[in-house]
Amino acid sequence: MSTQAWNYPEVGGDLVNVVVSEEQIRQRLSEMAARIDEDYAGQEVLLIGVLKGAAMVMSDLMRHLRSDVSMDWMAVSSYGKGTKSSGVVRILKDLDTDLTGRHVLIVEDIIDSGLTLSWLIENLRSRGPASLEIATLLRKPEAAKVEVDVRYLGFDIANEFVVGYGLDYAERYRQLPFVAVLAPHVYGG
Ligand SMILES: O=P(O)(O)OC[C@H]1O[C@H](OP(=O)(O)OP(=O)(O)O)[C@H](O)[C@@H]1O
Ligand code: HPA
Repeated sequence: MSTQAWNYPEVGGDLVNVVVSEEQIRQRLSEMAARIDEDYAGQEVLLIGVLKGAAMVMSDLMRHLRSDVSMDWMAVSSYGKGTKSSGVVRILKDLDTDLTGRHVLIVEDIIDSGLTLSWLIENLRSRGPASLEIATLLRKPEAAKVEVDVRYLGFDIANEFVVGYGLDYAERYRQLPFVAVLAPHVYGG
């Protein structure tokens, strides 16, 4: 286990290995932000964060942006307490913003099966945005059940259940500043 986990004695033993370090995240988000700034130059962009997992990505990505941005949040859930998507996406909190004519960028922590985002894209597209793109820190290509077109990607990772940097298992581990594989014994895998 990476030395970073030693700082988390309460949960470090539940982790197998770090897949993306704090430094790698910082570096990649700043590169993604530079591309977003370039692409949206002169336009106002509405960032839509998908709660709760995207909370850290959103706040750290935003810090790097120089564009004219505003922010809104949607809460959806398809995982509940497990490690597999139920495939049924529920809106727990809807947007406060009218999307008509807006340039919208969805900000996600992870695309796993792709079910959440493919559902969300369809839902948001029906609200009439001028454009709709996706930024995600992580993607698991081997887990895809539906293909999702990602404009800004942080890292492709292996098909293992990960936690940290916003990602949880049963609401735990979100606070870790890195992304790590969760030991299967934690979830009985
Ligand atoms: O590609 P998928 O297989 O659909 O998985 C991705 C989704 O799963 C997680 O959310 P979750 O439903 O666990 O809610 P949370 O963000 O509140 O943890 C994550 O934040 C994504 O929104
Ligand atoms: O690997 C994962 N970890 C935590 N939450 C998730 N939601 C989809 N995939 C994951």
